[in-house]
Amino acid sequence: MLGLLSNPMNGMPIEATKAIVPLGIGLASAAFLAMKAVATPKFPNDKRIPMASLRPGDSSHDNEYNEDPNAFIKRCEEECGPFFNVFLHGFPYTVVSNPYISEVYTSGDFSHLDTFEDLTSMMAYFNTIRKSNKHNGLQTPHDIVRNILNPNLPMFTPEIAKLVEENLEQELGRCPVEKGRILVKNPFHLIHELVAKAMAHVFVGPEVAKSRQIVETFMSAAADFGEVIGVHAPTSKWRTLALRLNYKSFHNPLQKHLQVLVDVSTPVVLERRRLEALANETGVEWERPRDILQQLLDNADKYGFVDLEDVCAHILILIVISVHTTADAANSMLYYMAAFPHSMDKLFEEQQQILNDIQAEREHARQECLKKGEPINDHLDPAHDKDLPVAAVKKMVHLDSFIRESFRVRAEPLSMITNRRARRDSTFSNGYKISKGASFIINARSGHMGPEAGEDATEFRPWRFVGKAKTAIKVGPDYLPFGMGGHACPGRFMAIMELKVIGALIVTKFSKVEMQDPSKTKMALHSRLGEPIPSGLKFFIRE
Ligand code: HEM
Repeated sequence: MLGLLSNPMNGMPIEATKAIVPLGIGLASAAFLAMKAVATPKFPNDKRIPMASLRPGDSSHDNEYNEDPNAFIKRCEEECGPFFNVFLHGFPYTVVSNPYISEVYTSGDFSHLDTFEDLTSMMAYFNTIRKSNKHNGLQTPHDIVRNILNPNLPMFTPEIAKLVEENLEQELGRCPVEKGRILVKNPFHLIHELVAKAMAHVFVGPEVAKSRQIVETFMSAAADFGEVIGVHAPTSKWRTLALRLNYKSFHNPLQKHLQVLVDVSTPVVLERRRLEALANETGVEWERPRDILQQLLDNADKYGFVDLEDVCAHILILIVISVHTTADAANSMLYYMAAFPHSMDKLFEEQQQILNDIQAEREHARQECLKKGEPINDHLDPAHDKDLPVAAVKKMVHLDSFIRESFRVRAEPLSMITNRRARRDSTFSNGYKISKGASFIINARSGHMGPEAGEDATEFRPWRFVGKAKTAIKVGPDYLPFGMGGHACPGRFMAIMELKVIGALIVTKFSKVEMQDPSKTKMALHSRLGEPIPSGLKFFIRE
């Protein structure tokens, strides 16, 4: 830890690292190495697993899937049952449906991220910036979120709520208003900005987060990443090779973002160190910042970080994973509010009830203080009676159900992130034999639309989960937006909290959200991660 702070730049400067990238290594040998690393997925040997039929004229299932994913899967399920082979995204996969989904997620026989890595080179790309923990995949980011971020969420929640509210007002203030309606032409951009600023505050602290360059890095790192690894484009082994060569030798936007993080945080870290030393000298307790940057520096030995640059690289990986996904989900929530406008009244009513109850409890506590002749603490200041404390966010069960239901309905039926590869020969509980190296993709539709969802599984029913032990963070085969099992997204607690804060603010300020172009409703409700929705939103100011 001391070593880290005494020389925060003791890693090689990034520009210098780039300069010595051995272009002379020769593209041929680089191509050879890269090709060795890219394995081709294959079907299991068990011939009982049927191949989904191809439409006349199609050579893969891509076109039919892309035209209507749910209709395609439904047809395959009816034709083949819960297991079937498909050619998708340029590769052969076995689709696994319920009731066998849990076996893939919880068995040690299926590797996490391997196939995804072959298609995208994501980890290899991350490893171009981090110096430690290169061989444990996403385990260190997972541990950071679980051990450092999640326990501090109750503390971050009111800060996030305040930031989101301030920025929402600021951003909406720039949009045209007509007859009590605010037109937001690009809602994703607005939400992205709010989420990026809130996440920056949590990850790197207010001093670093106030830099515009930092906010831009928080906003663009994931998009640059997606462009380089090409998550949505139809892929092939050769395309993956070309991508690897490109970012290893020529164009690596993560390096640029890392440089920004290091440049802006270095003086802040040095100043914190000075204040800490001063406090120690004078015997005063230093108020240790609680952001993730500080906590990672304090725990550098535990996580094996090499220097500040390495700490920033791990933060950058978290930024790539968390900001765009959360902003995308929050944006989608707004379109669901627009498509199901009657939900807004119920959400508002619930919120008012909760805030009134909290206000009454606080008033009671104030009266008790007065009776006992005790001073009223700052935290009971009536000015904060309608703040959004963690307790209020937790009580919003209708909002929680609304969010879970929108994730359930929107989920991409066969998402690339659900890929798993068999590490060894194994057998499913139905007796199907799986050969080592076979690749699987999860049929989320079969879980999300199965009997567990209850009646009208294909419909959006916003209060479906009210009164049930199925909150928006509770993963399972019937709810897979965050995966499940040991690698389920550890950031879902923060993501859902942010969605609730944003949803609650929207409901407080607006009585209705409307799509500028209602003909895009179906597309908006089923948009995939990062897919632009070609319609603005109109927000009706609550009177
Ligand atoms: C709505 C927003 C989000 C969605 C939809 C989402 C979704 C996912 C999914 C599907 C996975 C893969 C799970 C698997 O392979 O089984 C994942 C992994 C992960 N997510 Fe999230 N995520 C979101 C937000 C966040 C946030 C805010 C953070 C951090 C603050 C985060 C941190 C991570 C980490 C570290 C992993 C890797 C887990 C591992 O491999 O062990 N995510 N996320």
